[in-house]
Amino acid sequence: MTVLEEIIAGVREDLAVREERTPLADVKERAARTPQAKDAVAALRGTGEAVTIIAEVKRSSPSKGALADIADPAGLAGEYEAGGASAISVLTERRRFGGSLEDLGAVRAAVDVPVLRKDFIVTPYQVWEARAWGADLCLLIVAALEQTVLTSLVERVHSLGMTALVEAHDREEAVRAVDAGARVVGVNARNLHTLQVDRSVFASVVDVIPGGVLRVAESGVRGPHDVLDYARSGADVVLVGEALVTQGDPRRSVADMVAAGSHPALRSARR
Ligand SMILES: O=C(O)c1ccccc1NCC(=O)[C@H](O)[C@H](O)COP(=O)(O)O
Repeated sequence: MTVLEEIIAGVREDLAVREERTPLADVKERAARTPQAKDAVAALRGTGEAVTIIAEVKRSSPSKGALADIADPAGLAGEYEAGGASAISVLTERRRFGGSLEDLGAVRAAVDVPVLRKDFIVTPYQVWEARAWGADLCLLIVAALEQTVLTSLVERVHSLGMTALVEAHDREEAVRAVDAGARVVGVNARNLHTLQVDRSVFASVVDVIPGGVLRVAESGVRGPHDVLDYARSGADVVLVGEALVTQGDPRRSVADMVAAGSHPALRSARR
């Protein structure tokens, strides 16, 4: 079994318990009472001149184990927002990342910027859950989904007013993401087989993502210099997790990355 298959097996077990406890009709009823999703594409595009930042609430990971004891995910998200993050990513997977839908709901209630449900979504039930807990964006991982399922999940996400962030790990997957109707495509530098991070993957994939589709560079950012490198390679958005939860001052860390993404040298290149 690959790491991804192992994670998804656990996700499916937890999902079966939730589906038993809360029928889809109840989740839909909660979703109907949830305020409309925010326009994540507009938020992530920003002025179009600067690279924007998605800051992630990440307690632990398969590659590193425990990262940070995050007792107050809403407070952390507030710090990210104050630092200038354009969206907040909340890992909701429980077994390997220590997250939950409660974290998602708490973050949604605490910030004004769009919120991403970052999980291993394989069924429409999870998309409805995301909406019911206030998500504006949903992550869909190409490697986890057959093309017909991916396309129907993208449609479901969009039909509920949310935005799909469709994640690829190579050129072929990026083409599949675009074919599935993604308006936002992420390229994740973390290899799902080895868990090694190779930031150069983004540059080798980005040209297959057409203009008009937002390009998100995910994983491996250690500081502002990596944001600048991703920006120079063509990223519109950079998603950062570990570096923000392990450094002492999350607001300052985000602000430094936002400043790097707004570097004057990038501005003319992005016009
Ligand atoms: O982070 C992991 O170890 C991981 C392992 C297997 C699947 C997904 C994984 N991470 C999810 C993410 O995509 C990252 O949390 C996100 O891109 C931020 O990455 P980083 O800034 O390197 O923490």
